[in-house]
Amino acid sequence: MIHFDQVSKRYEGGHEALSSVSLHIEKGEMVFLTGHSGAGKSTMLKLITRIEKPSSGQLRVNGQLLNRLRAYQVPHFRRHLGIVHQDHQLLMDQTVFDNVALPLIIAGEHPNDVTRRVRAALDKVGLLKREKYQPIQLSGGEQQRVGIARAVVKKPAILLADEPTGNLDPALSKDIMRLFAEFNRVGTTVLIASHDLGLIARLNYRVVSLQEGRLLTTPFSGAAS
Ligand SMILES: Nc1ncnc2c1ncn2[C@@H]1O[C@H](COP(=O)(O)OP(=O)(O)OP(=O)(O)O)[C@@H](O)[C@H]1O
Repeated sequence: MIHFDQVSKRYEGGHEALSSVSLHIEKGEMVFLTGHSGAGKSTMLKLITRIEKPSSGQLRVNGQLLNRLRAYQVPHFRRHLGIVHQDHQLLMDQTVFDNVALPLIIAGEHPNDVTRRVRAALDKVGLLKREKYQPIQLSGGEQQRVGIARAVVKKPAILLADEPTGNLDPALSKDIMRLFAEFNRVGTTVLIASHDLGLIARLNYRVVSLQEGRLLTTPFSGAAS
């Protein structure tokens, strides 16, 4: 599903953020990506979402070779990705419903489908009763769950999260990870960048670690430490 083959990334004017990274994540896997600040976690996610391009190596995501993807193909490619940010990036002057509906409206979905799918997504994250609220009226954990509902509303094949529990206390972090596990259980491939090693250690998923742009663990599933 996500295949990095000897991928390197050098930012303009910067040093090499990723050095010859090979990582294979199969369909239906849930994987944690760890590493110190600056190790290259966000860079890997930015390459997968095609915000950045590899400097060298091959990257294939959801069957698409990203090296060859043209700018006009990027929006279509991204339809299969759901992205959760640390700071959730919700529109604070819009309701919960409207925030979650946004990806469907951008995709030109019929209003009846929008309502049905937004409610289904809010139900999954336990916020159906909050659809008319504005994000400011919600707790940090609830705001993050709205961000997750928005990420999954289009039923993406791949769910990506960059430090999704960075601003949450341990109990709420556990709840959020449980939610990701539920989406994984129904077939979504999940990749979560996190430096919350204590939390990750208690969950039984594959962990891959980056150190100064290099992958420390095996590129394939099944044999990870
Ligand atoms: N747009 C950019 N231009 C230049 N250098 C960058 C850019 N983005 C990231 N870097 C550099 O690339 C390296 C990897 O950064 P990256 O954000 O991927 O790390 P990270 O592991 O996600 O860190 P954090 O946990 O702090 O978010 C760092 O040295 C960073 O300074």
